[in-house]
Amino acid sequence: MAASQLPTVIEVENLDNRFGSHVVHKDLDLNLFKGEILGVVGGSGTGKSVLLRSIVGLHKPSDGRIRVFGKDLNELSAVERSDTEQRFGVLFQRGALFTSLNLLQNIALPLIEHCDLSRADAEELARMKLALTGLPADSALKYPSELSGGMVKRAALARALAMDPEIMFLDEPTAGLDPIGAAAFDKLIVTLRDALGLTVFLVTHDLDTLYTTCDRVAVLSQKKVLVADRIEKVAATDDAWIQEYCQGPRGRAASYAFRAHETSRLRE
Ligand SMILES: Nc1ncnc2c1ncn2[C@@H]1O[C@H](COP(=O)(O)OP(=O)(O)OP(=O)(O)O)[C@@H](O)[C@H]1O
Repeated sequence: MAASQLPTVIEVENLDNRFGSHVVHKDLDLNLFKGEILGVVGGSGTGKSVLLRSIVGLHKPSDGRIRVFGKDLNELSAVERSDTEQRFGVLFQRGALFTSLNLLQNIALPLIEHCDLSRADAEELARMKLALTGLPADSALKYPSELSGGMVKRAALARALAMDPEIMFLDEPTAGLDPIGAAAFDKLIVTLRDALGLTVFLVTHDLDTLYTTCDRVAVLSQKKVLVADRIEKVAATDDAWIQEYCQGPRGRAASYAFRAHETSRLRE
């Protein structure tokens, strides 16, 4: 089914974001559809993180409207806002696990804080989340400093999943991972989306991720979303940044690898 035929879970309309005289977004529109993985790309400083932060309520936009699950964020009471935010899982660029807590304690923390669970119940659930993200059971008692970069990302993802979110926001989740680790993480995101019915808003620079993982790709350029469509359509868009990004050596390699993979999959 085309993404646009699915229910809309987030609608961003005429969004403006300014910092002093620096205009980051002007009349930005974007929809996120239930169950899709939307990749958000754009040059450095085009406002991908500011957009993510505006939607999850960490940044108050200068103007415009953001509707989440059909409700305007500006019109929510504090309680409604908190309820809405609990339907979000967020994985920030730097993972942000507490270094003084082991993985189990890190993942159990939001459950103890927000769900009033006993420590034993929260840790039981935390073990399940760890397993969901492909981490071995014996990693539960390890501290973040004892883990590889890929494992830290998975643990941070497990924590973001702790409260069974409906929408997962990921800010450059594969940054800093080697290509094999990045590909495995991409696969995990698709598996979790399929298994849990998640909707995913994924900020990335990784062209392989766009081809292998995203149902649609939104390009931020000229202070707005220039295009939001399937990657093949985006790559054909007549825009200097998009052409340089998608048709440069890395973009061509990602497109070629994807097409080769699809061809062999269809032959099987
Ligand atoms: N709190 C803030 N105060 C002032 N300027 C800010 C603030 N947050 C973001 N900006 C500016 O807004 C612009 C967009 O920032 P943002 O981090 O969203 O970019 P980005 O597209 O995510 O970039 P990158 O790909 O490099 O991570 C940047 O110029 C940044 O300096």
